[in-house]
Amino acid sequence: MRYKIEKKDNALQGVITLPASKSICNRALIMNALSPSPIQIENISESDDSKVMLKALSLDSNTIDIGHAGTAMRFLTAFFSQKEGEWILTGSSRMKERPIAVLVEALKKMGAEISYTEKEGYPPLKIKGKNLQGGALSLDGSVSSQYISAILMLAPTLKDGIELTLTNRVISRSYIELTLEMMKHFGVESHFEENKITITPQQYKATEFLCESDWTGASYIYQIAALCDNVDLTLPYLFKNSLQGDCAIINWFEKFGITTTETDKGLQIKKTGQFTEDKLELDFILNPDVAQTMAVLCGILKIPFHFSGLETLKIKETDRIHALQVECAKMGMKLIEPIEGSLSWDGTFDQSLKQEPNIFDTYKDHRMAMSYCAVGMFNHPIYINEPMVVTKSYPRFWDDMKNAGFTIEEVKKN
Ligand SMILES: O=C(O)C1=C[C@@H](OP(=O)(O)O)[C@@H](O)[C@H](O)C1
Ligand SMILES: C=C(OP(=O)(O)O)C(=O)O
Repeated sequence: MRYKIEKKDNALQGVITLPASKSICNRALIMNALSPSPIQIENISESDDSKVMLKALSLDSNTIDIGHAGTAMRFLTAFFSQKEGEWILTGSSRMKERPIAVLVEALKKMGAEISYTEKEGYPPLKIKGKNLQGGALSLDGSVSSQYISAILMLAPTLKDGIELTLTNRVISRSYIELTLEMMKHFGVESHFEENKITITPQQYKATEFLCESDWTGASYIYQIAALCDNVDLTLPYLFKNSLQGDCAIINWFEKFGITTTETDKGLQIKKTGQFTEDKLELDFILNPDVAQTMAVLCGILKIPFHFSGLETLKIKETDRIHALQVECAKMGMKLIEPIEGSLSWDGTFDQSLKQEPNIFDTYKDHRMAMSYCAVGMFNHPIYINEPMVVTKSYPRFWDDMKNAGFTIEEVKKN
């Protein structure tokens, strides 16, 4: 499938209701399933990743295919390690390439029975659920914070609780903090100091919970706002003081002239200026999911950049460093990776690399499709292949883009 995309005006007005955050929903669903009496969760995300989590937790089958959902794969590995029965956790072909050994080995040290059914260190997993002991454990914090969140959410139900020491450089720490904050909301206290997290045995307590809108999804709206002149948009259920680390983009986009104000209808964004600096330097160590949004924005606005903290991008839905390099080259941009975990662009365009018209591939990665949509405001029209990958986190993305003034039409691939 291919979409032809263009936007010829430079206005962004009205209301866009973003989906609920899949990170928040999938945590709430796990905590709900671990609590003695279920909680009231409102505004569950309609994303594929939350749908697979809901289905898995309905326990209607012992073989669970979580598709592309990293959070579901990691959180459920810990969850089923303690759930009586035999379980097979599998996923998409990409999921079978995303490492899980750090989590599996840690759970095994706590007494879990888990084996790899295909490739050592990767899903699918065969899990025999049983009561786990917990206790002192150390874990590499440099690969994925989802392993840590998975263990933390299980921790209060373990016989000895957990005393977890994180080794190496801890990435995506904002997501660990999100986990602990949500656990607190559900009645579980924890102690996080330097690289040590302690959680004693406790019970989750049922309490109402509203899943906030998704700040990562909001990055695509802010990106378009930064490219428009006439902006007055309301984003309901999104909060400045959010549990989600990606609310950091409020400050990032101030440099692009976007102001964010809290109103009783949601956040209101307006455009009051332009980017005036020579270069954009950003560290994505807490916010890896918004790297694509910012790289494409800089390309459109011809802003040279140096991005760091991208160490984990190669093991996400696709190798996002490679995907960005290939797709930005179609706009004439040569992105270089000066050292592992960083990406730079000098602000020049190489005509020999340029592809006209721009036909962007999406690599089964929702964030590739959503990040490149905005290019349709300048080199219009552009084309995006396999656009429905967006359902992983933002199923109504294309409808919202139509409301944002984009013309979107399905066309034949020739
Ligand atoms: O815990 C979470 O909800 C997430 C953690 C991050 O992954 P890593 O910890 O693997 O960077 C992030 O990229 C992902 O989209 C969601
Ligand atoms: C990396 C992502 O998701 P996950 O790791 O949960 O599949 C993402 O949504 O950008």
